[in-house]
Order: sequence, then C-alpha cells, then structure tokens
Amino acid sequence: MTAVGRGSSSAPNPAFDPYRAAAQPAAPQGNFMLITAPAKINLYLGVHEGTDDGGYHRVDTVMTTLDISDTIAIAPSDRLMVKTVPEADFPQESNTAYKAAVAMGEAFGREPNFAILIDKHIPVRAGLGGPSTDAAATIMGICRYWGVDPRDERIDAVARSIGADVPFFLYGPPAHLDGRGDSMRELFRPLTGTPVALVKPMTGGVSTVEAYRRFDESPIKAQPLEPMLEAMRSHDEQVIFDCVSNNLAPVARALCPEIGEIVDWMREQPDVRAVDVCGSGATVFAVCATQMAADKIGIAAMKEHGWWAQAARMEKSGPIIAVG
Ligand SMILES: C[C@](O)(CO)[C@H](O)COP(=O)(O)OP(=O)(O)OC[C@H]1O[C@@H](n2ccc(N)nc2=O)[C@H](O)[C@@H]1O
Ligand SMILES: Nc1ncnc2c1ncn2[C@@H]1O[C@H](COP(=O)(O)OP(=O)(O)OP(=O)(O)O)[C@@H](O)[C@H]1O
Repeated sequence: MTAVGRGSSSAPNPAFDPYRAAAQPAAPQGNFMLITAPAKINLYLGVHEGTDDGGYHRVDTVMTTLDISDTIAIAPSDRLMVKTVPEADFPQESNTAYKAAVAMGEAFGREPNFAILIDKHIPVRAGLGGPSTDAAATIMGICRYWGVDPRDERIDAVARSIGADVPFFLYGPPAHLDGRGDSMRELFRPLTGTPVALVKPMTGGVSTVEAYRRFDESPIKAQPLEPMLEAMRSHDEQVIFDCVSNNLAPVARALCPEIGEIVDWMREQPDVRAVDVCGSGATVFAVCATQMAADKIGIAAMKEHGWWAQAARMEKSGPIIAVG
C-alpha cells in the first residue's frame, strides 16, 4: 500500500468565499428551509494507484454541477429525523444527511435536532453525487440555522468526514480537487447552460466502493491533467471537451457491461462533443452542441433501449437555500 496525503485544504481559501451559498450566517425567519442540492459530473477523473491509511485513493478531478437536483426541506424538531421520497430501503442513520447532521452536532457541540425531508430526483449508484450533495446541503442548512459562518474551517472537515465528494458541493462552480477528491485546488469560470444528456441502465448501478476495489485489481493510468486545467483556465470549450476523461470508466464498464453499450451508442449520436462515464458510473454523460440534441438523445435512449435518461444543463451553483 502506498501512503498518500490528503491535501492541505482544511483551511478555507478566501478566494472561494463569494461562491459559498449560505455565506450570510443569519437564522431564517420562516418555518423551514428548502435547499436545492445539485448533481455533478466529472469532466476529468484521474485515479492514482495506491491507497492511504483509510483505504482511499489519491485522485485529481474536475467537476461541475448540473441543473438536476434533490430538494431538501429542513426544519427544527424535537429530535433528528431524516425521511426520503421515495422512501429509502436503508435506515435513516445510514443516510448521508443524517450523518452530516450528527457530524455538525459533534463539531459545534450542539444537538442537531432537525426534521429533514429529501425529495430524491438524482438516481443512486449513478456517479452523480446524490448522497454527497444531500450531505452538503444539510451542512449548509444547519450553518444557516445555527448562525455558523460556512467559511469556518470545521465545515470543510465535517464535509470531508461524510464523503470525498461532499466538499465540492459546498462550492458548486467547476473546480479542480485533489487529495481524496476532497481538497479544493482551483475554481473555474462556470460552463453554465452547456447541454448534457445523461443515460444509464434502468435498473442496477455501480457501487463506488466496488469500483475502486476493481480499479486496484487492474489499475489504468490517468490521462494528463494539465491540458484540462489549462483549458478550464482559458475557458476554451473545445479543448475542455476534448480533454474529458475518466480512468474509472473501464472498471465501470467491466462491472456493468450495459454501461459500455451506452457509451458506444452515445458516441454515435449527432451533435455530441464528448462522452464519458460519470465518476464510478453507472450514468454516462454526453456534452451536446445544442439542448435539442440532448433532448433527442434522452428520448431515443428511453424509447429505443429502455434506458433511464434525462437532458440537463451545466450549472454554476452549489446548494441554493430558500426560506419558507
Ligand atoms: C467516484 C467519485 O464520485 C468521483 O468524484 C468519488 O471519488 C467518490 O466519492 P464519494 O462517493 O464521496 O466516496 P466516499 O463515500 O467518500 O467513499 C466510498 C469508498 O470509495 C473509495 N474511494 C473513494 C474516494 C477516493 N478518493 N478513493 C477511494 O478509494 C473508498 O473505498 C471509500 O470507502
Ligand atoms: N442521501 C442519500 N441518497 C441516496 N443514497 C444514499 C443517501 N445516503 C446514503 N445513501 C446510500 O448510498 C448508496 C449509494 O452510494 P454510492 O456512493 O455507491 O452512490 P452514487 O449515487 O453513485 O454516489 P456518488 O456519485 O457520490 O458515488 C445508496 O445505495 C444508499 O444506500
């Protein structure tokens, strides 16, 4: 086992402050908060060989949020409770939102007594970051209730303790993260509005744990990172989309051969600028030249193959809070 570091971003970087969704630490006036928790795609994912003491791989990733999202309603309560719609097939204590609330309580020495209702729209085991964005949204909501400044360095630590993807969702714009994929390195100008088609098998999915385990059995070298970072800095869309890559994709295809079929089919579709697997799968994304192209791919994927599909757009935001 190779020991790898976890990056050094536990201290907040003031350059990122304007992007924090809950940056005004004021208690809400209404009865509850509604929080929009967006999905993500990895425009670049490079997993490196070897794991740290916690069994995590060092990764470089460039992620952006999408306009498909879970919605989280959160209100003070006599105890902590988390429910989802549709109802989850696992206990509430395993929900990342529940874990995030408990971790917030421990970090700030308070009782995290909130009722949290999650309206699930982001499919699970899909590589779209559903559990992680729910956790980030919960953290931001509790910050607002408790008057905690989201730039407090304990917030990044709480986020990281729930999952590697959670810190990204505290910010939202396209970003490069390293370490476990939980250390913010650089934010980029958003690609807001860029059309994306999402397609995945109707049932099943890929477990993140299983994908990383399989990666260790036959590791594949990551594509060079620097060209992607340069393209993001110069906001050169053509080069950005030429640099789209994911070295977990072959593992996802091996674990779920239908993913390979979807990738091959998406690459044949008209007006497609890039196609790859989202994170550890099972969703495949196609960056499209027009929204019409993304819609057409979604419809054809459903009608001709019976796959789950949705057209979306890239977004610029992390959690968005509304007070009700
Ligand atoms: C595949 C990605 O979604 C790409 O953004 C992430 O790397 C996964 O992030 P995540 O779902 O938040 O992952 P976590 O819930 O923290 O980790 C689940 C499991 O995935 C593996 N894991 C995750 C992240 C990482 N850098 N190395 C790993 O090996 C570990 O076995 C870990 O126990
Ligand atoms: N808030 C949540 N929403 C959905 N699933 C959750 C949540 N909290 C915990 N889970 C559990 O997480 C599992 C999915 O985890 P996994 O990391 O494999 O999925 P994912 O949707 O691909 O996420 P990611 O893109 O972050 O890897 C679910 O099967 C469920 O047991």
